[in-house]
Amino acid sequence: MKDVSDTPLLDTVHSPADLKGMNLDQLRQLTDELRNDVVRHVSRTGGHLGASLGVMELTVGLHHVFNAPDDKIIWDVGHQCYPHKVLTGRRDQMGTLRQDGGISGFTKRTESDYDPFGAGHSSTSISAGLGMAVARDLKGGKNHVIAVIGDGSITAGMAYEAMNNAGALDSRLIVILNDNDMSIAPPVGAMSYYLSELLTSTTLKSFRHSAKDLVKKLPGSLARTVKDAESAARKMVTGGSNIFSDLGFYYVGPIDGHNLDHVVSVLENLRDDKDPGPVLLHIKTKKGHGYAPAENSADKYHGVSKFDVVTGKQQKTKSNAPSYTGTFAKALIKEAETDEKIVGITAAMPSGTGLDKFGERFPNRMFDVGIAEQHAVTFAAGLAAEGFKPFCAIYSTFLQRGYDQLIHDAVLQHLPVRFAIDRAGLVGADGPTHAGSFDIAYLCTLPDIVVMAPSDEAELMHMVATSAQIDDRASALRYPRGEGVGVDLPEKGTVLEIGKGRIMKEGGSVAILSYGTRLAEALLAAEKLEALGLATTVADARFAKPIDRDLVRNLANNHEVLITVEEGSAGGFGAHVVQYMLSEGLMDGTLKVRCLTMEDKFVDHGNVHQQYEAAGINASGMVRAVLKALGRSAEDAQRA
Ligand SMILES: Cc1ncc(C[n+]2csc(CCOP(=O)(O)OP(=O)(O)O)c2C)c(N)n1
Ligand SMILES: CC(=O)[C@@H](O)[C@H](O)COP(=O)(O)O
Ligand SMILES: [Mg+2]
Repeated sequence: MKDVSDTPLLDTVHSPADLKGMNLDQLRQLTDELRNDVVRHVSRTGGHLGASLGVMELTVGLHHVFNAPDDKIIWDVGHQCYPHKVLTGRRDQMGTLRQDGGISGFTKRTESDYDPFGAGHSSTSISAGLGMAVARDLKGGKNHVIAVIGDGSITAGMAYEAMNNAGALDSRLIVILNDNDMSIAPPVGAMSYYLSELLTSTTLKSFRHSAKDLVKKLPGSLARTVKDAESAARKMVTGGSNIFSDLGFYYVGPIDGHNLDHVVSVLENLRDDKDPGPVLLHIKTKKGHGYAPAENSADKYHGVSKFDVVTGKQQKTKSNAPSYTGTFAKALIKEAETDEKIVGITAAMPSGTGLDKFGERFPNRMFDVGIAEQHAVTFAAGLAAEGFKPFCAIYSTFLQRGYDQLIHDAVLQHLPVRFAIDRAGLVGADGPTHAGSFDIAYLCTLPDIVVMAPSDEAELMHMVATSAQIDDRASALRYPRGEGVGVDLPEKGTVLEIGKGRIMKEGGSVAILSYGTRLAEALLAAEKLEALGLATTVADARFAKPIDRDLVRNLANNHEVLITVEEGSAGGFGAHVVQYMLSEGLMDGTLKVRCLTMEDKFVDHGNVHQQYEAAGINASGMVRAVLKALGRSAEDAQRA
């Protein structure tokens, strides 16, 4: 980090209006202070640091030149918005970043007028920006709309759908491509090569004039019509046409995104240029810029836990239990050693899904398709159609993007794509955009799919082995973020009987039927209930589809209370159990049934254990539910 002058300019900034009168020297000082400030804050909270460090100059430039919140600045993904938050009145709250009751790690409409569009998932900014630009035109407004999108995020199909639309409209939209040659991992795919080529084939430019101004300097013969002039200008600033200009964008760049003078002067030109139609400014930046530990790390400090500012050393999590992600990778590698048809697919999350490990072992059988979940699913379906065994490892929340592909291309055609759904359940600090809340519900409604969830890491290994053997239809297994329970792991998973759960302990009065990793909490709840005189059966459902009908019938017929519990939204496992029981008349008698699921709301960022506590899907929540169902006293419930 750089030393900055003794008088902190940042202390004088309460809103972007305070940047307006600053000269370039002051803006440079402010940028250095901002960088230090963000590093200090994130060192205490953890969060997405690398991307924010890379857009310090851009953020200062944007807020100096444009007039937010009237001008709309949309940050794609939103993980690079920390300096934007500091400059837009949220500096005092940075200590609460991503924590319970604090500010979000992403942009959020309800948090600030300066966040015109919320994000968390990638590649939405151009579409949202175009919508806002068209809305402005329909309303006769004059404000600017600026979408900032990264080189990773621009690999997604949605970005091209938006550019295809924008390029055919006259709406003025400024897209800034923040090209740092990084996604979370190094970027992949032809677009990444293309952007590198574009950078190496042209020199970085310092535009004092817009392309239009440059045209004015051209000989009359070159600037025959406005269209000719524009296209000539484009060629001058890019050294030829490129994919963006061919799509109808006025391409400007590439410029050095860390040279504040250049950033400011180009942004001023874009602000003052009144031509209709979309513009794309290509800036070259470095992820992690200006903080050595970030610059020198492999992931450029994409996401960090709390760390020491001087050394950059990050705090470790305390548990020694393997993570579910790590166990999944281990299990898949084990299966793939004896089954050459197994291939792994990730949509730009190799380390997050553990497929980086699989790729190290089987480089030719691992495919990182970029931020392209829809394509990942249909690509997997194609592989399955040709007899391969694709494991499509995608976070629950990102698989939402590929839902139609999952139904139409995989499940409907009985193509045996294996969905390994990571980050299933609540995720803590990333909040509602990243919580894996809905996959049980959205999968169990589909015919002819096997849906399962392990209760611990060993079960996860068995389910990977089971999935590998399901050749006649699609299957899915889900597991949460973080460490497992620490059970002994087998060398290799054992194939499970499809649709069969297991009784973990027999009781008599209360039954808890758990789906997924809440099982440990269910066993804890059983101990507490037994201390209150209620003999409790605990069962591990293993499968949400097909459900174990014999098991459900047994639990329903032999207990007074039946509780289902899952780490997912309403409409999932419990709903299917109840529907089955209703259809069989198992609820016609005195049995009391309760389904414990996540609450019917988007759960804000915070501590994951508190999130589970608030949702009542931990041991004490289960005990409370049982006592309430039995009409036991408030004191009993309290004691639980
Ligand atoms: C739909 C979706 N898939 C995956 C992710 C996970 N993700 C978050 S940031 C990121 C990389 C983004 O790269 P880029 O846009 O270049 O931004 P940078 O971090 O380099 O600034 C990925 C894959 C996501 N947020 N949304
Ligand atoms: C911004 C983004 O989408 C990812 O960086 C995500 O936050 C990763 O989550 P995990 O930390 O659970 O891998
Ligand atoms: Mg990038």
